[in-house]
Amino acid sequence: MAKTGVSCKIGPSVLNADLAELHNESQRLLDSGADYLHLDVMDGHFVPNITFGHPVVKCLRKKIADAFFETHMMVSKPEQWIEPMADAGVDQYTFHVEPCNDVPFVCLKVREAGMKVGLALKPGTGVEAVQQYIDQADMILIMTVEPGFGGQKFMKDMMEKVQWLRQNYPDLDIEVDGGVGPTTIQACAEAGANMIVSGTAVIGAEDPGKVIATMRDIVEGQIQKCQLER
Ligand SMILES: O=C(CO)[C@H](O)[C@H](O)COP(=O)(O)O
Repeated sequence: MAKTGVSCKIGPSVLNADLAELHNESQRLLDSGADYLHLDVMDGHFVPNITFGHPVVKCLRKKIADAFFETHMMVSKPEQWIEPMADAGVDQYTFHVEPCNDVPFVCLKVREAGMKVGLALKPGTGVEAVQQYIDQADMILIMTVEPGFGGQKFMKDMMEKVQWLRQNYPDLDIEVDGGVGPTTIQACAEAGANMIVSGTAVIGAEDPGKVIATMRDIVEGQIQKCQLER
């Protein structure tokens, strides 16, 4: 990993949780040491799956007042859901650049609505697609599976993108999402990811706290190593 000033944050994805128990499952993850919740919003168009939208997020916010909510917007029209998500109490609006006709405009609107901006890339999209917008974003999400479903195999070749971003943007928040867990976290940490989304590996664990702590140790260790070299 190149020198960096960022910190490690672990954000479990509730995608494969029992969604009928969304509040309890989310609270369990936060009590297990999660730094934020990664909420996967799918519209059945941009990806071949449907999860939940702003009404559900709003209900969850009423139950959980103080946690940081990131919505990962796997939707065809990211501009359509900015206001409803802000109203639902979302802290960070992460949207895909692929279906977006005017990325700077959407970034501006997200910020005006009071949320942080995340820009997401599918596995087939190169970093050049976001390079010109990085100064308008708080975070870049590198997908390490094809978006749409949890429980898929981690794509290690995506680490080239993470590495390139970290080398060129030492203080940028870089998130990885898809197939991330104790067996793949080392590769993410070495490449320079500091925001870690993990679904199945955390949700399915007997002790989610232990999985979160293991991943945190590895990422923090790598960040410290790089800061010492700085
Ligand atoms: O965005 C996603 C899928 O589109 C999920 O956040 C991601 O796949 C997390 O689940 P897992 O860790 O099980 O892969």
